[in-house]
Amino acid sequence: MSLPLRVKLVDVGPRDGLQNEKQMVPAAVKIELVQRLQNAGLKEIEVTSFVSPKWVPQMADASEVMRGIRRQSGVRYSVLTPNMKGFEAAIAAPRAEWPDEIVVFGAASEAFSQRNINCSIAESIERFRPVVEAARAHGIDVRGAMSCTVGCPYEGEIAPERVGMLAGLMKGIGVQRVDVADTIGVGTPRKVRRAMEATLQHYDIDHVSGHFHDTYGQALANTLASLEMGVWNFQSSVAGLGGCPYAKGATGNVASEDVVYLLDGMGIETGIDLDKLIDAGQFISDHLQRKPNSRAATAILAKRAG
Ligand SMILES: CC(C)(COP(=O)([O-])OP(=O)([O-])OC[C@H]1O[C@@H](n2cnc3c(N)ncnc32)[C@H](O)[C@@H]1OP(=O)([O-])[O-])[C@@H](O)C(=O)NCCC(=O)NCCSC(=O)C[C@@](C)(O)CC(=O)[O-]
Repeated sequence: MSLPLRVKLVDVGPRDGLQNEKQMVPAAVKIELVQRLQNAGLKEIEVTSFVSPKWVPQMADASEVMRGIRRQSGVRYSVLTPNMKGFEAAIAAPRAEWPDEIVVFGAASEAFSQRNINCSIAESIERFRPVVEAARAHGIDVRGAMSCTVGCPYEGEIAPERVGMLAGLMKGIGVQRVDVADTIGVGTPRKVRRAMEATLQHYDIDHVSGHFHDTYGQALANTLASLEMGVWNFQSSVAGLGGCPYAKGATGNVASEDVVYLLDGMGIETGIDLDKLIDAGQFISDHLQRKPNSRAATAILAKRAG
């Protein structure tokens, strides 16, 4: 398989990146981050999640953030909705404030499903079914995030067959595309390839994306392995923000800046301006009073400083 000529990157920083932050990030800062990401050329941004504020307090301002973002034409905005309550909250606003896409999120691990969304895998699919139907009926696209596709913090290694089973269940309820997520960043290229292959039994290559956390420093290798399979949709987080509240010790997603540096260097088109992306990462890192967790950003910022 030849490498894709272009890649679509979804920046999940405002959602996956910030959901685990201890300090509450004001809605205005989240809105400004979305603005800076779209100014940098991101065409898809995962903005927030409509989940229980008791479970994830950082996302309690989901409606305010969706109301506040200044939409640009050609940019798609997605939000997580684990159940009908979340979906109804996401569309309680005027149509102009609806998400373009909602994300239902399941897991290939039973234990993670219980800890993350308080139900079994089978129950999660039954909860998602009406959400998917309602979203499609409202003209909203549906993505399915599949967590723990190579490893689980509670169950250890996850067999590809379980990933295939989850992908089949997602397909069965009408989920249009899925993310193969290495939630705790334990994957290495062969394992990630097997999880991708299991998913590709149910979805075509255009509807599968890679979502890699960088806990063990393998995310770029896993990105390259997926590119070599023809995968051209990826998720990443500006400044390498993030971690999942129900996956202790897991670090953030691979930094968007590092992925863009990799793709630029390989001549693969993203439409993203790396300098502006680094500025967006610097903006949120300044707010959080830490340095961007991106090797490329660190190197380029050092060069800029002379
Ligand atoms: C799914 C639930 C809600 C089930 O939680 P539950 O307790 O089983 O839900 P419930 O239906 O029994 O309701 C309990 C309470 O929550 C409320 N509630 C119920 N639903 C909602 C909602 N949508 N929005 C707001 N409130 C809600 C509901 O109204 C009720 O309130 P109370 O009567 O006690 O005051 C809960 O487990 C939850 O919110 N979990 C969130 C987990 C989460 O956001 N995790 C992080 C995202 S996943 C992730 O990061 C992985 C990913 C996607 O990035 C990919 C990867 O890397 O793996």
